[in-house]
Amino acid sequence: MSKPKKFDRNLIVIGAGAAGLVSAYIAAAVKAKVTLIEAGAMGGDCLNSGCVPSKALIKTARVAQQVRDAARFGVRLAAPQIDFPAVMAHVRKSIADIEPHDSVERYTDLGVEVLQGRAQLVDPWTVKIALNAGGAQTLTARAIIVATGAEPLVPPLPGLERVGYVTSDTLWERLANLQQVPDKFLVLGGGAIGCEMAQAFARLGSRVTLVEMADRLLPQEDSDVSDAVQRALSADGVTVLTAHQALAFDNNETQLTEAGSVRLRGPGGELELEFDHLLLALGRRARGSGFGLEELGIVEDGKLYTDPFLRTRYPHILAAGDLVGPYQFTHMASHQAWYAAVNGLFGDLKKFAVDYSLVPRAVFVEPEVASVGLNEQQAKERGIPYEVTRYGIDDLDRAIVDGAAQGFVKVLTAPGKDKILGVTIVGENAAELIAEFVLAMKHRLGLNKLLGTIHIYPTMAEANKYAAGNWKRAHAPEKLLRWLERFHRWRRGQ
Ligand SMILES: Cc1cc2nc3c(=O)[nH]c(=O)nc-3n(C[C@H](O)[C@H](O)[C@H](O)COP(=O)(O)OP(=O)(O)OC[C@H]3O[C@@H](n4cnc5c(N)ncnc54)[C@H](O)[C@@H]3O)c2cc1C
Ligand SMILES: NC(=O)c1ccc[n+]([C@@H]2O[C@H](COP(=O)([O-])OP(=O)(O)OC[C@H]3O[C@@H](n4cnc5c(N)ncnc54)[C@H](O)[C@@H]3O)[C@@H](O)[C@H]2O)c1
Repeated sequence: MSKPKKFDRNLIVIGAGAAGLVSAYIAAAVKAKVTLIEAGAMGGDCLNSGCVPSKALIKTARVAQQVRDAARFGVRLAAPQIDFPAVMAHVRKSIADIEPHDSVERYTDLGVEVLQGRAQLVDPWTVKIALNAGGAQTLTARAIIVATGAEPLVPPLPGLERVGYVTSDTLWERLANLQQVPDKFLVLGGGAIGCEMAQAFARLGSRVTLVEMADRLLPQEDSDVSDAVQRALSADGVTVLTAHQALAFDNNETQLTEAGSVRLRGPGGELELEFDHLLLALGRRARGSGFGLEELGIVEDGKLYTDPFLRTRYPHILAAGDLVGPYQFTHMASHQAWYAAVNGLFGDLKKFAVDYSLVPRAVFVEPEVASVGLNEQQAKERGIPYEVTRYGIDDLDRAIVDGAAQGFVKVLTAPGKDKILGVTIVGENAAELIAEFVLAMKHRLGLNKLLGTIHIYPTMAEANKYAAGNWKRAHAPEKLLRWLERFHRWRRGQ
């Protein structure tokens, strides 16, 4: 089909998760005529089955842990009792309270037309929407942003279809029907979801086993981070099996059951584990099939190609968020959305390549893990020379009084310079603490500048300054100090 002479819309956005919502918001803000199409719940993965429910559950688990720990602070409490339906009510209420931020009403007020239905690209400029309420609508647009997210990876493991596993997409539905916290809970995958959920369920009272194929948890992080997280999870009662591979599942039943067993192979040989519930947390892959992308050659062999401007093989069809990757975070989806919206609406005049140079990330286990820029393993892989400065949070006054004296701040700098290449923080509120380094790196402020700012005493944020202080001490101007020593001796008349 040839390009139409006139279009119904400046922009059509498919998918109302973080990437789609922000794209539509930006388009409306610059007065474009924009339609946002969502087949499921507004807010997508983050609000409905990702960040929000998981962080709500993690909060409850932390409260339970604080009750267990209370005696340490001189407060005697009975062991926490988990009212699981009430826990899930807290999860649902968190979603409900945040829902208005992403609602049809809010976006309509912002000037976005929202259509609830399933979008299908019928040609490069035309989208057909099978409306949830019935009927269909067809619209043409000058630009289209595809922001359809990702879905959990389910590997073809023998017997998996016989056990009623859940993924992060279906976990919440399963939990909503439980009266008690799951007993034997098996989590496959020791990445972000696996670690966060394993610790949360252990703290809620489940007997959790976490199985990771790699030889350590969170294999994207440095090994000292993996070690700290494994220690924390083990201390909370999680059985961590790294370097273990799932071979096959079984349930000894003729029909599908939630409970079952898995045969694993690890360094010590094969072992069998039973579970009541199985969570697969093995990564998420782009949701790019079934709505016209393959037919248009935008997705080939399951892969979606985008250029640095987020344009597909059709420059007016762009993609953003988890569908594109490589970083599957809500803040990355919003970051890419700006580029997709601006390049989609104005790309023929001026276009911008996505800046991936500074992507902060966090894993919300306790102690939290947060990082930005390079870590040691990335610096080594890329052959980038670096120096490491560490500050141990066990030494920090605020952490000591709060009973949170664990973790570290690790800063990578260019050799001999205070230029920050990357930072990893393990510790309470690490995801908040990292923000200072994100700002510093973005605006090219080195450790000397960071050291020159006043940090409130006693705060966790002082850890950042002490890390800078450690760097300064290690790079003290020895010659000048020797000269000063002689100067002071001379001033004493000796
Ligand atoms: C358990 C869990 C915890 C997480 N925790 C965090 C966290 O703490 N911090 C963080 O930054 N990230 C977290 N994430 C990741 C985060 O949720 C995602 O990166 C983010 O939601 C991606 O947004 P998106 O807009 O790309 O996709 P999505 O939110 O998946 O949105 C895509 C939308 O497109 C819709 N759609 C798909 N196909 C069509 C179609 N043909 N027509 C119409 N609509 C369609 C879908 O229904 C969906 O609503 C977590 C993820 C999970 C699973
Ligand atoms: N705090 C956050 O920002 C946050 C929280 C949760 C999820 N997320 C996002 O969601 C995405 C998906 O999370 P995830 O934890 O599913 O994926 P992930 O890629 O982070 O981790 C998957 C883990 O599973 C392991 N694995 C793969 N196949 C395996 C197998 N057969 N047996 C055992 N282990 C196996 C991998 O080695 C990896 O460590 C992540 O990319 C992340 O960006 C972010």
